[in-house]
Amino acid sequence: MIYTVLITDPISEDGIQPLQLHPNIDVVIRNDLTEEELFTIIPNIHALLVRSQTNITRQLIEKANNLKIIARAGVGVDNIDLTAATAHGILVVNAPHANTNSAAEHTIAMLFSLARKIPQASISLKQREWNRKAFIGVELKGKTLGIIGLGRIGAEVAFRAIGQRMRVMAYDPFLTEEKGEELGILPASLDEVIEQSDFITIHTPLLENTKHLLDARAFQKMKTGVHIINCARGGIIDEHALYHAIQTNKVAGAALDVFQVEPPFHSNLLDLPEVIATPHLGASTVEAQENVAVEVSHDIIRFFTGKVVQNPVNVSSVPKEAMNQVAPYFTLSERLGQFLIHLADDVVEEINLFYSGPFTNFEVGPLTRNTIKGILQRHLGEQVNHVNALYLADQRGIKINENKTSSLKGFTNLITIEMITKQESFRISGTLLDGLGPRIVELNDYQVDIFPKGNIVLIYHHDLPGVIGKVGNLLGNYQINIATMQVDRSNLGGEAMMLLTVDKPLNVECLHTLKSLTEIYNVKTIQLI
Ligand SMILES: NC(=O)C1=CN([C@@H]2O[C@H](COP(=O)(O)OP(=O)(O)OC[C@H]3O[C@@H](n4cnc5c(N)ncnc54)[C@H](O)[C@@H]3O)[C@@H](O)[C@H]2O)C=CC1
Ligand SMILES: O=C(O)C(=O)COP(=O)(O)O
Repeated sequence: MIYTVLITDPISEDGIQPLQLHPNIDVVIRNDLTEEELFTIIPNIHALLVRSQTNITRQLIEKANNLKIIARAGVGVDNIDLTAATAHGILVVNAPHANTNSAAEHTIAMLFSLARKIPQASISLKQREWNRKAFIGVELKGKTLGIIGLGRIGAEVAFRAIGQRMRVMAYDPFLTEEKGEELGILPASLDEVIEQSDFITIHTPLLENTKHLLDARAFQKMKTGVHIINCARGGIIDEHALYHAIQTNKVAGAALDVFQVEPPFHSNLLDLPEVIATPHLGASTVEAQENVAVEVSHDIIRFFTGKVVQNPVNVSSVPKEAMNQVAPYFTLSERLGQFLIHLADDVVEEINLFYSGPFTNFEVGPLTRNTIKGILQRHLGEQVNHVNALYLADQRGIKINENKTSSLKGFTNLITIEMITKQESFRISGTLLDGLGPRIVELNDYQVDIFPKGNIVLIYHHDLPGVIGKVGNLLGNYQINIATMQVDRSNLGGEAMMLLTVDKPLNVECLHTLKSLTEIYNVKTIQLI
């Protein structure tokens, strides 16, 4: 059988040599295709090799009758509809490590360019101007660099910035004190990074909870004269808010490699002299392009020759027999993890899993991996899967303990997850009810009964008359319908908890108003898809 690999983005010719040389692979390079042409050609393609420019939509996947594997020659898979690919049984692989160095170097290049206004000065001189006064810069030495997202690229940037004698602080939900110490940086909260930095650089993926992470409120809290760098993804910064912050001199300059819409020809940010910009060049070096192309080429070959791929994004590698036993508990275990991570305000250090009931007789490893996947995915995105969940947790210093117990508390099966963060601990228990599906039955010391899906609001409040009415009225004012409500309390007049399921998510203003009610001391919103 000959497999056709279609390459639709510019790629290193040297890097795809392994594919070109393979006797069963036919490589078609077409980075000039219109969307229409791509739709025409896709039914005959077995593998698609892309970078960030090709949008792999559900509609395209639905047409791709023979497509078995999509290879992303890079990190971010936000241009691929992963749900549709998974639903159609198409494997997605990427090259998560191969362009880290290039992206980090580009960030450092942006840092220097911003500090010394090199692009602006170069343009000016080429226009035959000799304007030395206009381009007075600032030194990096002694300044604070705030890194948001200390993963592969963030850590490399930190390492280099320390070499420039900068003070480096970072916020990452999985950054421990020990890791900070090891890297020579200061672990901090998001607000501390935002408020104390002279330069802020972003290195998170674009996820539901990182969209507009830097918005008008965040810019308001920053030091006047701060510099912003984004070499991660457009959309993490609210571009309108950034424009306004530059216009009002809050932000002295911004270096942008990525944009909400690419190419950003209609963005007014490009009109500002304080903004320097590159056309998504973070990974565009000879070395990175060769590395990513080699890495995904080998995974495509591994896949077509029946070997295990190295960088799966959406695959489940649970053995069939174990799968049959644990499959009914899959949704429950993942949702418990997803729920818990929404409660954590600081770094997760330990996760303890307790299995009771039928689990004594079978391998619960796949369920543990599923829970950890649910926990990590909130901040690491779709890169987390069953294969790498424990590895990624271990890399972040999270201890995981699996236990089998006999404490069923009246249920026929019970999974309890305990998550210990630096300052708090949380416990959640769930069960699978025969014919009714998964239920959360305990949250910390409160008894509940909730189907773990949709929009959930968790309110910690004082046990006082009128609180329920106030909450109901407030949500009603924002046209938010309450589907279910449960209330439990530790003791009469003491601490109490209200758990609501609502028909749509609370907007920022509604959440803010809810939190400001005097009887309420904490609110968490949880979205389980
Ligand atoms: N401009 C370019 O050409 C390139 C851009 N990238 C982008 O850079 C980004 C980072 O890539 P990697 O470092 O390889 O990923 P990574 O997965 O190693 O690191 C991302 C880090 O962000 C953290 N994070 C998630 N949500 C957060 C939040 N709300 N606040 C703070 N931290 C949060 C995660 O815990 C993780 O440690 C990705 O979006 C990737 O697509 C990557 C390569 C090239
Ligand atoms: O790897 C990534 O996430 C990147 O953003 C690089 O994108 P590119 O492959 O250069 O289109």
